Amino acid sequence: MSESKPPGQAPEQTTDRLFATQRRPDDFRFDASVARVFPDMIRRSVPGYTTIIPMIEVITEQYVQAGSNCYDLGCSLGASTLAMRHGIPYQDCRLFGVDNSSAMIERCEHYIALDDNPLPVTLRCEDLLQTELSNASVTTLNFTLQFVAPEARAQLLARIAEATRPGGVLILSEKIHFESEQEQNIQTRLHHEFKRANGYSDLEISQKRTAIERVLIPESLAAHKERLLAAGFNDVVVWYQCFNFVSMLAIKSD
Ligand SMILES: C[S@@+](CC[C@H](N)C(=O)[O-])C[C@H]1O[C@@H](n2cnc3c(N)ncnc32)[C@H](O)[C@@H]1O
Ligand SMILES: O=C(O)C(=O)C[C@]1(C(=O)O)C=C[C@@H](O)C=C1
Repeated sequence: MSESKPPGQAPEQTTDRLFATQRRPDDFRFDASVARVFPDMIRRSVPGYTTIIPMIEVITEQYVQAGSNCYDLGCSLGASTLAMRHGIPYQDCRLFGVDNSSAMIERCEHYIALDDNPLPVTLRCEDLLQTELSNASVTTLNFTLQFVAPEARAQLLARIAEATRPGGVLILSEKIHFESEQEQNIQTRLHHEFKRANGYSDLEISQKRTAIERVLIPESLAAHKERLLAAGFNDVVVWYQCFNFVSMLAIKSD
């Protein structure tokens, strides 16, 4: 997206070079500098992201119910929110995007306004652990749960399951960890090769790895499935995997 700038001012730099030069090993945060380059960063960092986004539209269309609420928790710039919006055929549905990064929400408003679908979107700049959830048919956590403190995850998922109507779903995409050390090493190497193929240098890959180490906590597929079932969902289906990135569909029975 190009924003209009006063004459003579350089256009905004939207390519992710945040980790290209040596920097202090601070924890990764979704601040203004990340929000500025985020579409480029996530596309070049998450294998399958460019497939998962349009599939969120397809899945939403399958499970959305008339008169229900749909939630995109950790909406960032609204890529997943817009996919959901395009999959909702009912004008009596309400769609909410929630993110606690004001830098993300400010830019998200702009992207939502540029999209011409008529369904209103309500953006909430708040902690998804506190956000009100009710009468839900489709909820999305697209690479967001991994940033929530592990000890808060079970209660959040139970709250989502409780708020979900019979027949409704949670779309959960996550970076995962493998129980076998050998598989963990293979999948990590392949993920890093994906980043290299997308133009990231070894320095960028290693500095980003250090920055996310304490804030992005991946869990195993088995741990995710077990917790989703314990939270109140009746079925969990893996509908996508590329290397160590997975997307699941947790379904509440009719
Ligand atoms: C990887 S991004 C999500 C990408 C987005 N769903 C998409 O499909 O493009 C994770 C987002 O979750 C948000 N986030 C992390 N923890 C949160 C919390 N406790 N409450 C609200 N938002 C949170 C971050 O600010 C960030 O924008
Ligand atoms: O695992 C990595 O190396 C990543 O860069 C992944 C990841 C993510 O999964 O959200 C981490 C932070 C940014 O949001 C973009 C991508």
